[in-house]
Amino acid sequence: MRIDASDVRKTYGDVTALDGLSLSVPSGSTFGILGTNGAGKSTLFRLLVGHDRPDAGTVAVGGSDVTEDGRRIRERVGYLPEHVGFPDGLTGREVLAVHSAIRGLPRDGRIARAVERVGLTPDEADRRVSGYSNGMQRRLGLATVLLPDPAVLILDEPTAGLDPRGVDEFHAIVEEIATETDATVVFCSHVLPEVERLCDHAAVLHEGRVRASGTVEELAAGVGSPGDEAERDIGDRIEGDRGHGGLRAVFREAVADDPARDSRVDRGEVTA
Ligand SMILES: Nc1ncnc2c1ncn2[C@@H]1O[C@H](COP(=O)(O)OP(=O)(O)OP(=O)(O)O)[C@@H](O)[C@H]1O
Repeated sequence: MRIDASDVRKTYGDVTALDGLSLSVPSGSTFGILGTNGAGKSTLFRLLVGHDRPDAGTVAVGGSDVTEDGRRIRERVGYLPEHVGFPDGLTGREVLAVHSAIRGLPRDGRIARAVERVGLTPDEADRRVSGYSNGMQRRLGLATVLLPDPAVLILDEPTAGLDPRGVDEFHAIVEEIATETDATVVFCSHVLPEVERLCDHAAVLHEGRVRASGTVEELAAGVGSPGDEAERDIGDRIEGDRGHGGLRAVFREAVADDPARDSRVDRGEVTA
C-alpha cells in the first residue's frame, strides 16, 4: 500500500510540528525518514495511523484518507511507537495473545510465527516482560505489530537504545520482512548508515518539512524529488558534491542552519 501526505500542517499551541509537509511512499518500498530531534517524525507517524488529525492537508494510506477511514486502515497498518509499555505481570507470549484477541485475529499459529520471526526464543517468550532487556522489549513490540500480517509497517526509531549487536539483529529482521513480504516499511532514524543499508527510498525531514526525498540512489546523486522548491534548491546546491557526499551531503544541506550537527553527521550519527 502506498502512502501519500499532501501539504500537511500540524501545530501544538505555538509549536508548528508539521509545516506543509508533502511526501509519497511507494507501495512495497522500505522508506527511511531521516530527521533531527523535533523535526516532526513522530507527529507524522501519528497522523499516518490516525492517532492524531492534521490541522490542514491530507494523509492517505492505500488511497484512502486516514481521517475518514482510520479504523479500516489501522487493520492493515502495524505501528510501533518509539516507547511501548507492556503489563509487567504478563509473559511475552501472553502479551501477544492479548493483542491478538483484541484485534480478533484467528488462532492459527501466528503468535508462534511472530515470536520466531523477531528472534525471541520460545523460552524468552514464556518469561515475564518485567525481566525483558530493552532489545527483547523491542523485539516483542515488533512481534505485536507483525501479528495481523500488516501491509504497512510504521516503526518509530526502532533501533534507538539498542547495542550494536541488537541494532544488527533488528536490521536483519527488517530486511527479512522487506524481502519476504510485500509490506511497505517506513521507519525513522537519526542514523544515516541505517537508512543507507535498509532503505530503497528516503526523505530528509527538518522543521516540519520534507527537505529532500527520492530513491536512496537519487539522493546519493544529489537529486531531490522535484516539485518542492526547497528540495530543488538542495539538489542544486549539492550538485558539486555528487558521488562524494551522498545522502550525507543531502542531510548536511537540509540542516545547514544547525552547524553543531556537522561533526555528528560525519560520524554517521545525525544526533547523539
Ligand atoms: N503532544 C504534543 N504537544 C506539544 N508539542 C508537541 C507534541 N507532540 C510533538 N510536539 C512538538 O512538535 C515538534 C515535533 O515533535 P516530534 O515528536 O514529531 O519530532 P521528532 O522528529 O519525532 O523528534 P525526536 O527525534 O526528538 O523524537 C517538537 O517541537 C515537539 O516538541
